[in-house]
Amino acid sequence: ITPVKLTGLVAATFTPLTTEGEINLSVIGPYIDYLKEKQNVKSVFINGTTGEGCSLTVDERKQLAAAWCQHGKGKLEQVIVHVGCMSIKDSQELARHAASIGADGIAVISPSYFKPINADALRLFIKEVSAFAPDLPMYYYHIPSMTGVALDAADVLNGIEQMIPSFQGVKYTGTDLRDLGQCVCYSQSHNWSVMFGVDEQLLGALVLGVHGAVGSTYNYLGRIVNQMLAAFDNGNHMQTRALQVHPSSHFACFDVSVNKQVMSEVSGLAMGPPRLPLLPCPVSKAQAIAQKIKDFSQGH
Ligand SMILES: CC(=O)N[C@@H]([C@@H](O)[C@H](O)[C@H](O)CO)[C@@H](O)CC(=O)C(=O)O
Repeated sequence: ITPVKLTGLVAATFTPLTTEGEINLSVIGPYIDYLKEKQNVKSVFINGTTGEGCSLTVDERKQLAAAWCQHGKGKLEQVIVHVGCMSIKDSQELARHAASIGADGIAVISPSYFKPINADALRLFIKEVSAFAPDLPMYYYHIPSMTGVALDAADVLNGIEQMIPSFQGVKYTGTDLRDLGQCVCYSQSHNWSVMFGVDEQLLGALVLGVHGAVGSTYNYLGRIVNQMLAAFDNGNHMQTRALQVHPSSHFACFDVSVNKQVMSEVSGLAMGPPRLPLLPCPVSKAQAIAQKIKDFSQGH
């Protein structure tokens, strides 16, 4: 089966928790409706950085993935499940589980405690995870700011198609535009997707030819950024710049705990607190940011 190419805006979703800190699956149905109806965002990337995936247990991650796939059926275009863990065994188990629940793809970060010493080691790791879900599109999730693994993503991609037939691209959360450009170039000949993950710099990545974006701010700025993508496609550079620079410089660039509270304030959905070691963000701080987002959104 030829996989459907991942393009456009993908929300890197938050993981709703109760005030007691347990996963709150009851929010996922309304969350999907909110993304579709209010933000025009039709695909999700779950259990990633924004979703605090590495702070969740394997069992919690499975429950979340199952809920997203079940509620997303017929509503979402793609549910991509992040399966990266410190232990390859856990990642393999999550990959196999993602395949069993009908996910549309999986992604992995590099392990970050024991780090791969070179691109060969990382390719091997990705291959051995992919082997547990051989029919699912696999994406390499490049995020050196979090993993500390600063290998060029283009080196990781080089030759990977010979090892992993299901490989479909990279989610690039980095600011090295030279490396990003190499990834786009290499991906073209394989029809892979390069999805950008630094929301406040998306315009630079669009110019280099990325196929879409995965990010946290599309949870609440998706409608605006969709306008930006349309303006870019129409060659309207003035509008594209205004839609990138204004919202990004005012609202973006904050960490997951602030982001999560902002999402609760803007959407009205109860995302709950982050999990330790992240600390909850003061509500007044999130409300002030949410107000700016609402004011800007009303004018567009
Ligand atoms: C480091 C980080 O969390 N980056 C975010 C961005 O969306 C980021 O929140 C945004 O650019 C604001 O700085 C995403 O790349 C992460 C992401 O897609 C994920 O949750 O997996």
